[in-house]
Amino acid sequence: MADPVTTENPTPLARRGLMFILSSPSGAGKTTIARRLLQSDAGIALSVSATTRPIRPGETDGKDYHFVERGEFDAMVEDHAFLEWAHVFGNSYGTPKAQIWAGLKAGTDFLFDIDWQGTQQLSQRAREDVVPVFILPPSIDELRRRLIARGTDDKNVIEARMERARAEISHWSDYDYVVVNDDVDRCYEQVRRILEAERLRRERQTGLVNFVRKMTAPDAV
Ligand SMILES: Nc1nc2c(ncn2[C@@H]2O[C@H](COP(=O)(O)OP(=O)(O)O)[C@@H](O)[C@H]2O)c(=O)[nH]1
Ligand SMILES: Nc1ncnc2c1ncn2[C@@H]1O[C@H](COP(=O)(O)OP(=O)(O)O)[C@@H](O)[C@H]1O
Repeated sequence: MADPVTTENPTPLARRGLMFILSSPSGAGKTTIARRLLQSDAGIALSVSATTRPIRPGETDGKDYHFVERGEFDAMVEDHAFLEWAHVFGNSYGTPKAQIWAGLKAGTDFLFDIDWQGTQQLSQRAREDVVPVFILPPSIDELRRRLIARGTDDKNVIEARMERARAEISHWSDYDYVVVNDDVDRCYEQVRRILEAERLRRERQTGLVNFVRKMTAPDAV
């Protein structure tokens, strides 16, 4: 698939990658938006988390998550193999370090589907690389409807997720961008534009110094 940045910009400049974080209360639609971004933009790769939660129908090990046993997860924590990790809904989730730093340096953007705890940890470690985006549902009632319609959780789990949703939403103001997912096409378009604009931030375009130097060199005119 063509890289949209190179398609739109015939003079691609060297650029440091960014960490594009999507957080939301469970059911607000971040997985839906994330999948669309990954399908349509070859310049961004998913940061695949490790988790102890059981695999859901439709998920693929190694693609959606690395599904690991508790012992393996704890050993990764011991080995400092995670950039960040947290307990969510009685399970553990963590971002493996491997490849992220090298990828960023090489200009790969990474998409993170992580909660507010992970966002805080990544922001503390690498604020300038992080682009935190929070997705809100249009209402609490609609959030419940989506969780039921998704059909992946039983009634008790849905109630636990609803309980936790209020706590997750309370962190909305830690995020640089907040998007309401009422209409999924509009929400996706807004998220895509945030990514596009953030890629153009001066400090990420590491090739600019040489580009401008060459353009303005006395013998270039
Ligand atoms: N801190 C942190 N949170 C994660 C990570 N991976 C997933 N999460 C969060 O864990 C929560 C539960 O994820 P999941 O079990 O896939 O259910 P979902 O809420 O339906 O997306 C979501 O808020 C995710 O954003 C991770 O590596 N680190
Ligand atoms: N704007 C929307 N309108 C209606 N349903 C939506 C919308 N966005 C997502 N959904 C549906 O809501 C459910 C939860 O979305 P999902 O992406 O799994 O949320 P999350 O990853 O935040 O838990 C899914 O069944 C999804 O198809």
